[in-house]
Amino acid sequence: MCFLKNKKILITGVISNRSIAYGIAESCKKQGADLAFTYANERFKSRVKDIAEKFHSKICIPCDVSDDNQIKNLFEEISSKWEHLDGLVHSIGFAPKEAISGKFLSGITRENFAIAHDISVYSLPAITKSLLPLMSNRKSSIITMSYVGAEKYVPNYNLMGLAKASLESSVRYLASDLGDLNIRVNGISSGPIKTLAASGIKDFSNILNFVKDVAPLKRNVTIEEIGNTAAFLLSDLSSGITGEIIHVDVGFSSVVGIPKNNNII
Ligand SMILES: NC(=O)c1ccc[n+]([C@@H]2O[C@H](COP(=O)([O-])OP(=O)(O)OC[C@H]3O[C@@H](n4cnc5c(N)ncnc54)[C@H](O)[C@@H]3O)[C@@H](O)[C@H]2O)c1
Ligand SMILES: Cc1c(CN(C)C(=O)CCc2cnc3c(c2)CCC(=O)N3)oc2ccccc12
Repeated sequence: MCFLKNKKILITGVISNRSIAYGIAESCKKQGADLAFTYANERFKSRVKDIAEKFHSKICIPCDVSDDNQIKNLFEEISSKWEHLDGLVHSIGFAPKEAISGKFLSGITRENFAIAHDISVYSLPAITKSLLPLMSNRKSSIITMSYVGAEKYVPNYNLMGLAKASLESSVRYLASDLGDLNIRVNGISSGPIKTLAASGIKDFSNILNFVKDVAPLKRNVTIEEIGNTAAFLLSDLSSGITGEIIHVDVGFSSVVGIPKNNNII
């Protein structure tokens, strides 16, 4: 079966073959989609172009989401190649380093707060607004990436937790705004995965091991598993789902933290 046959999907956030967006591209390709990619700046152009070619895509568009002109230009670029857009994958998150380690209060500054929310949250409605004419009344689907740190305290996640909480709320507000244009908007709350964005995080391996100890499936989630859920949310199989955040985290967020040996007392 090809659940995304002939669907045209724009994928942001691919920077390596370990990116969550890379796993999403793989699943969407397997389900028959045509793909287009964005890259954050010239430094990444050649590597994203190489990845795009792997997915038989010739559409690679610069889009640093801190630049309104580049977000606006997305519409020009996409509409010059495709008449419409069936899917949008938002897989972008960033906060200044000092805001995602140590004490929450020590990393909070007005500037850090603005940067984290600008890049990790505002970018979703901004890109949606730019591409809306291409997505309206086509049963299009938009997905974004979140993390359990939006809902509960996760040591060091700090300012990104606030940003993800705002991002998850934007999913619900976008879903209501766009329902009458037959556009669905959902989020995937992924378990921790060793990607480039994760590589700079202190003791990331402790986080991965903690999930392995307490999550029901006693392992970590993979970008392939995130990709499969993304393909489902981008396809008509999920036609009744919008404004939803689906946890794809091997059950981690469903437990209070039961140790491996199950000897609770
Ligand atoms: N890795 C995890 O453990 C994990 C878990 C849950 C959610 N997430 C979220 O998944 C998404 C993808 O992250 P990832 O883990 O695949 O890491 P990644 O480093 O592979 O991807 C992050 C992407 O964000 C892009 N980006 C950063 N600043 C940008 C800007 N100004 N303009 C445009 N793009 C910009 C980078 O270019 C990169 O492609 C992020 O939203 C992240 O918060 C990650
Ligand atoms: C999990 C987990 C992640 C992965 N994840 C869910 C993320 O959302 C990563 C987001 C992220 C945002 N901004 C930056 C970085 C990563 C590293 C490089 C940088 O300078 N800024 O990040 C954490 C940070 C602290 C604690 C846990 C985690």
